[in-house]
Amino acid sequence: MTSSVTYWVVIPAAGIGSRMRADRPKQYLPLGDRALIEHTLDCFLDRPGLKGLVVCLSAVDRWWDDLACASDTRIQHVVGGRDRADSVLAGLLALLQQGADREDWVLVHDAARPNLSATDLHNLLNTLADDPVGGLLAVPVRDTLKCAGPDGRVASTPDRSLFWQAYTPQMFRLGALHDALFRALAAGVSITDEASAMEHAGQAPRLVEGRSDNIKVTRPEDLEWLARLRG
Ligand SMILES: Nc1ccn([C@@H]2O[C@H](COP(=O)(O)OP(=O)(O)OP(=O)(O)O)[C@@H](O)[C@H]2O)c(=O)n1
Ligand SMILES: C[C@](O)(CO)[C@H](O)COP(=O)(O)O
Repeated sequence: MTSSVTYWVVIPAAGIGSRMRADRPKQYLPLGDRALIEHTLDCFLDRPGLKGLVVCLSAVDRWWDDLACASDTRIQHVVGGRDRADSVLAGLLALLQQGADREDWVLVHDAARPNLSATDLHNLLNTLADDPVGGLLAVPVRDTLKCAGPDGRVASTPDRSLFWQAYTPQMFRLGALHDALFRALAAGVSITDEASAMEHAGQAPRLVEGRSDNIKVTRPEDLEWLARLRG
């Protein structure tokens, strides 16, 4: 399984993981015998086409330097920002300032998603290699959805066939994503993923169906489930 596409990877890892209620940021919690973020980085480090990785860290991060991968020359780190979008923007800007081409592909992938499969990465790269916009891994919603009213009761049940859950990696051209994200944040738009910045710029990212076990570790039960899944 090979792909001729070359790409940069930006890993937002500057969060505090407040919903995990743990003693450290969730990206540094153990999964098996290594930190969660090390599993995430492994999803890219030995794959063909990688130009380099940028990890976006908190200004007060005190765990990164203790990881073996911190000395990997393919990985650089930058200081992230207040929100995830700010951290991603810092990573994109670092690549541009180092001379990366605006037309290079960049994949943005949450540090909190350590279970990305090689097949999903391959499918994303190959599906979008010639796409005029880019896109994202996503999973069609399988449960019935409810819109909640202010009273905490069901207000409506939307047609779930129209809904997908956005995952990562999300894959766009470096210059276009930087500009779209910069402009959206400057306009005060709430941006929770890269695709929404591109949408704000008038683009329609492509949905690439992926595995639902490429989960984002957000709450304690997510890590418990992953630990059982991976043995
Ligand atoms: N200012 C921030 C906030 C989040 N992230 C990263 O974005 C990813 C997805 O964000 P989320 O799951 O919300 O992580 P946290 O913000 O750490 O979690 P919480 O909202 O529970 O605090 C994570 O890898 C997180 O480290 C980041 O780089 N910079
Ligand atoms: C980018 C993302 O993982 C796509 O689902 C999600 O938007 C991140 O949200 P978070 O609240 O920053 O975890």
